[in-house]
Amino acid sequence: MAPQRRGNAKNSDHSAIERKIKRGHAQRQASTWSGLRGYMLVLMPVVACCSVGWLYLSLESDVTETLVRHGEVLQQPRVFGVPCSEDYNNYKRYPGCTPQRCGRAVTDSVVTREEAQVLRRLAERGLSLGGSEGGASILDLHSGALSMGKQFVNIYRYFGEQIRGIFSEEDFHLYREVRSRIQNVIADTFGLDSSHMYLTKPTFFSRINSTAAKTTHDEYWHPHIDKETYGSFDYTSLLYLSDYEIDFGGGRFIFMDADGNRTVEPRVARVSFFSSGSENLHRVEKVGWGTRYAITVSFTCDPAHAIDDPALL
Ligand SMILES: O=C(O)CCC(=O)C(=O)O
Ligand SMILES: [Fe+2]
Repeated sequence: MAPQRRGNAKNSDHSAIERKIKRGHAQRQASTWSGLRGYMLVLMPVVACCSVGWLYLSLESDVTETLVRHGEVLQQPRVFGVPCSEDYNNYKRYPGCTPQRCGRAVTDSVVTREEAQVLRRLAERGLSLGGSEGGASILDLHSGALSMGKQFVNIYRYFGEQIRGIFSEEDFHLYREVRSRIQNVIADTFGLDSSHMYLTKPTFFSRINSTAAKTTHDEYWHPHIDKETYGSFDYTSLLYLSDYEIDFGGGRFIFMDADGNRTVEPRVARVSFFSSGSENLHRVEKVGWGTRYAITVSFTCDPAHAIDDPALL
């Protein structure tokens, strides 16, 4: 049999108790709210303070650490190790070359200022033959690609024999000499056998100014990983041909690490080099004024991607 609900004499007591309970509830709620209001008054400045701190830290992490300042002159490579990414597992491994140790390094003692000035004049002459309508132009002496307006031309085809009046054998000899010294310093720094490293394409002079971009080729400032962008790169090097804050403003090189940015300030004859995988995600800060010249010289471990040094045809 199902239990029956019975009405009894204690009903009125019961509802009194219920009222009391409800009153108690309401009082507790009111005191909870006033307690909360109290907490809020105390917490609000703390929250505001933390938000300002967080904002400060996140803005600060936009440009955190300067690895090498323009005014320093490094007689020895300044080396910063970083763990290698797994990118290299997706490629055939070449003993004596495939990165086992990864990182980045900067040196001012591989190329002289005079040599860099000769290369800069070479870049000026070559790029004056064309140039992008936007802010970023390149000249690739190996393939002959030169920015022209919104596209590229091949200087060897476009200018034919005339090109001999613009570049000399000595210019190309200097390029080879500098390339070979950079190759050796990369090999010494990362413990490689330099005879197992090969120049790879593209290798190019760049000229960047503050003119607004006209095509995506002008958008040099995007974060990227060289191994993804260029495929064959295992080690990237940059030889700077102008001075940060003297020839141009902005234009710092930025490594974008998970815990913040690390910058290299360009300096004439400064060589910056790094393993090309995603351990070295990077970008170039937008150039605000002046003109920035540099050369990208990169190496592969895969002989199939090797190119010869640029030469006058
Ligand atoms: O010019 C630079 O500092 C960097 C250029 C670069 O990231 C590249 O050529 O891939
Ligand atoms: Fe790059």
